Amino acid sequence: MRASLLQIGPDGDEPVDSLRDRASSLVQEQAGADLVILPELWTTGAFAFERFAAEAEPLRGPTYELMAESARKTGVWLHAGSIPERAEDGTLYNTSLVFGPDGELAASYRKMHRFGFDRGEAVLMGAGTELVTVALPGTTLGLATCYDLRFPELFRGLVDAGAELLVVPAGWPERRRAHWTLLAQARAVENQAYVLAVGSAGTHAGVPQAGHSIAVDPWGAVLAEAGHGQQVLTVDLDPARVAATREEFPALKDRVLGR
Ligand SMILES: O=C(O)CCC(=O)C(=O)O
Repeated sequence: MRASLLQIGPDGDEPVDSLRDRASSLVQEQAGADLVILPELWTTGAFAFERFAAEAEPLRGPTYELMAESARKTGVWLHAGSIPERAEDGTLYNTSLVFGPDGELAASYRKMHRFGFDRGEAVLMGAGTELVTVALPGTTLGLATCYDLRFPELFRGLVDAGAELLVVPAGWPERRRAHWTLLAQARAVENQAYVLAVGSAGTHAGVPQAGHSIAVDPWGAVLAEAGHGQQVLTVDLDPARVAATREEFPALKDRVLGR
């Protein structure tokens, strides 16, 4: 299974339409991949708080339409990262969209853990409440977003729901890059699952982004890691390695709590 991690980000005050076109072109360059993944809030930047309300869209808005078409034209599973979603009651959510190769929406996930403590996303957006997994041929994705990476119980819940490939679009800051890499590996090791964590490029609202998208195998080995700028990271995964790792080293069966 081939995955392409598209590490992009807004370039200065780049208009959203230009970003959408850039993302769509990059997706369409990935023909031949099975799964393509974009970062968190790539239409605004994860720290451009004032843009969340201005650029918020309904679930089936312009980003949805273009990404659905991009998935269909390219014939890939597309995790289109997340958008600032405006729900019917006006609440904003940080919502990930996953499309099948037919361009149909396979799943959406509203980020559960909002970042910022008493500011930013934590006060501007609502919290998701649903664990979301997506069945692909040969594997099951578990969806999480950025700050969620710090909450191992979410990932264990996804694994209990059948996830074997944990996908984490993010807008993680450079300042805490060491945590990003460490936590991506930790989530892979403890859950004996693949982790594909896709960071953003550039500087958003004055916050330099870590980039450093990373692919980790179920044993915790780093398969590939990006640098800082816009980059496509392509990795080949063997979904059968998840079951093999869990069988060879059956630590998940030794759980005492939470079963
Ligand atoms: O947890 C962190 O250090 C970064 C989280 C973050 O930037 C986010 O969730 O948007």
